[in-house]
Amino acid sequence: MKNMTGLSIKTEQGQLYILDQTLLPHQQRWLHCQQVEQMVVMIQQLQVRGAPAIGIAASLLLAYRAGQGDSRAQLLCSAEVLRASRPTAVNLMNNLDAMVATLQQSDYVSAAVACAEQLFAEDVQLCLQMAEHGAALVQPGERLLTHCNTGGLATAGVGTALGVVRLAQQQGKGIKVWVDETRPLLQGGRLTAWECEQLGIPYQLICDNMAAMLMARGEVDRIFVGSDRIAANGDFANKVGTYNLAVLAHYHQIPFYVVAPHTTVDPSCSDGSQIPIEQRPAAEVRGVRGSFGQVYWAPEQAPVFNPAFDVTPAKLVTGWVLDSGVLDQVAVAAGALTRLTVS
Ligand SMILES: CSC[C@@H](O)[C@@H](O)C(=O)COP(=O)(O)O
Repeated sequence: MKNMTGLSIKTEQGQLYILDQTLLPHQQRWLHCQQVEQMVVMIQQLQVRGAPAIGIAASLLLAYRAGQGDSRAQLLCSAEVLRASRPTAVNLMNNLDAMVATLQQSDYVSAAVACAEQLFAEDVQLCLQMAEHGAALVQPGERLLTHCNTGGLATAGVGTALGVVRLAQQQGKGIKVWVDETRPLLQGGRLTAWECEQLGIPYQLICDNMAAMLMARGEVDRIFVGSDRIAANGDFANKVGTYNLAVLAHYHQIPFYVVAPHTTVDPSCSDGSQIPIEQRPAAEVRGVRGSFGQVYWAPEQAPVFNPAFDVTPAKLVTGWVLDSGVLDQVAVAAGALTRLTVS
């Protein structure tokens, strides 16, 4: 396996390393990953997270296992174990499908390695293309708003929605971005804020429940979010709280865009009701887990509802920013998402 370096995933001398995102922004620790069970835990605990990133990490691990001499049967079984690690992001399933296809070849070890390397390289390229299309929508001086973390940490490249923000900033448009902290696991407050600092992007952190007030005051010009799965009709799943933003944006007539590569589109889901939504542990809502251990602010046994994602209906979306370009409501209603050509 050749050396590849992303913000949160890297390979060096044939070994796979994952930046532990649960420790950010305070600690940068790379975890050496060699076993399938280890990768499953890393994905479930969100040490590696973000739709494209989990697909790429799982594929690289499978390629590594192939190189370690695992049999075809073992690799097929491992692919299924990895596939079951998180249910919502279809990138994971798509990447594993591509890896499983390589196992049909006679020289499946080199085919698996080449495929995983290609998935990494492809994601870098797709991120650049989305950034170009999305940044073209941004006008000078705009105040953008984003949710969760959709940057380099969540992909192999510059990111999806945050990649757009990053390019708009690099183009000298003088933007700023409101960063939703993103309860319950604070991907905005911990990860997007950290990436903005690293990149010199002007940002201000807000609690999720402050977005409405900012919109009412006319302080949000445009919203960019990512996605874990886009259905054929344009409904899409993203980090819980995205739907709130879409409803607010509609009421305040603020353009609302979803930014995702074609690898996030799932034509087999006819609409958002078909997208499986991950339910997560109650402890995440009862309190917070930090380097200091678990702190509860709710009663320790409080009954909890904790979906990781929600579904935003297509009718609330201004545009779908893909690697191939920006689709509008008319194109999506005419089935454009089911006919995507890979750019
Ligand atoms: C490029 S990131 C798109 C999505 O994966 C992102 O917005 C998101 O919701 C991530 O959720 P997470 O639970 O942190 O993996």
